[in-house]
Amino acid sequence: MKEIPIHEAVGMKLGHDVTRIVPEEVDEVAFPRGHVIREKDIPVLKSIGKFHIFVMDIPADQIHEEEAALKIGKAIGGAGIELTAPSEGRVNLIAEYRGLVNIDRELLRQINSIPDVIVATIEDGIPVKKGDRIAGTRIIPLTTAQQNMDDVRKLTEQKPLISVHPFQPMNVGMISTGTELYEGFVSDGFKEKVSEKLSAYDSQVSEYQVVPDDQPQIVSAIKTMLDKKIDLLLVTGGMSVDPDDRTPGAIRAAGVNVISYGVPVLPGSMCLVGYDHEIPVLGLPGCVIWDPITVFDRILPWVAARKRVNKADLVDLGYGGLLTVEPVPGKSSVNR
Ligand SMILES: Nc1nc2c(c(=O)[nH]1)N[C@H]1C(S)=C(S)[C@@H](COP(=O)(O)OP(=O)(O)OC[C@H]3O[C@@H](n4cnc5c(N)ncnc54)[C@H](O)[C@@H]3O)O[C@H]1N2
Ligand code: MOO
Repeated sequence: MKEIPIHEAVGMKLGHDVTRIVPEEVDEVAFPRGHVIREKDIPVLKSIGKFHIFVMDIPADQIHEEEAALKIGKAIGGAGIELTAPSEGRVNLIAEYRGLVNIDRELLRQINSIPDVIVATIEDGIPVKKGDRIAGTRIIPLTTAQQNMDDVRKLTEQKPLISVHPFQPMNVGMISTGTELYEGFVSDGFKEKVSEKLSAYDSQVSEYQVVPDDQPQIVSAIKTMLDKKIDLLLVTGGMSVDPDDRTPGAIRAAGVNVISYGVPVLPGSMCLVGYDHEIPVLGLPGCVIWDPITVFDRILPWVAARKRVNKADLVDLGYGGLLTVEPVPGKSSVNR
């Protein structure tokens, strides 16, 4: 890039977008890259503080900010990601369809350690809608070494940094435990709450049973349910410390492989996560009925995206795991 005083620049091509900002009024590209400077542009450029411009003159071992951002975007974006055209040197990564965003945090660290390169993302493991912005990328100077682009590509050759795993509809088996329900003292508040949350993932309760707080009966209901055609089993209530709370023991006794009883998310810490072969099994504590956002809202999108959950995934939920009612875009508490 060659720096030219503005009064000598007539007839030359701008090497980058020039931005005009008027606080709270305008933030726009006033002159795009490639614009041929005219006499009448000079006072306008001066009024936005441009007394010199860069004209295009890039050495072979360097790359311009717009091509660089596109290259990085292509290298880091996997399934379900589209790129926007560069603007002011920045390319955005957008969700092509609804699903669970998957970001390799260690890879992100490595990419952001490459000179001049920045990639900023939303949080890993949250649901996104079609069209949601998942990441933005650019280089910091106007040009950077081609070598830096090669380094980004090498890091992402084996696996992309960011992808979206589509949600797949689920047939859900549900067992509500509680002698007070079984005997008809209270009606089941879980069914409606759970059905409402499932419908956001085009899924429904297809098998349903109410059982008393009696371990053999819960075990038998779990075994019967797991033989049906279901994609997820939910066992609700009886997850806490009262003598009548039989659910975790019954889930174990039914032969489910328990990944964790207890998840560092509040509300909902007394949740159990396990698997019967491929079928996820969740034990949901009572708070899922009455708290608007709970551990269920964090784990349900994973299950809907067919993510196989391990202990480390659950342990990591503690950071950001104190859930707030107000949805914050890009934050863990969102139930979209
Ligand atoms: N001493 C302690 N008390 C509590 C603890 C604890 O660790 N120590 N944990 C608290 C947490 S956290 C939760 S969450 C709740 C609920 O846990 P449970 O899953 O055991 O819930 P239950 O005891 O079965 O029921 C509590 C309450 O909710 C009603 N309920 C349950 N299921 C249904 C249903 N399907 N429909 C309508 N209502 C339902 C039940 O009748 C009880 O009134 O425990 C805290 N306490
Ligand atoms: O499981 Mo309790 O659910 O921490 O509110």
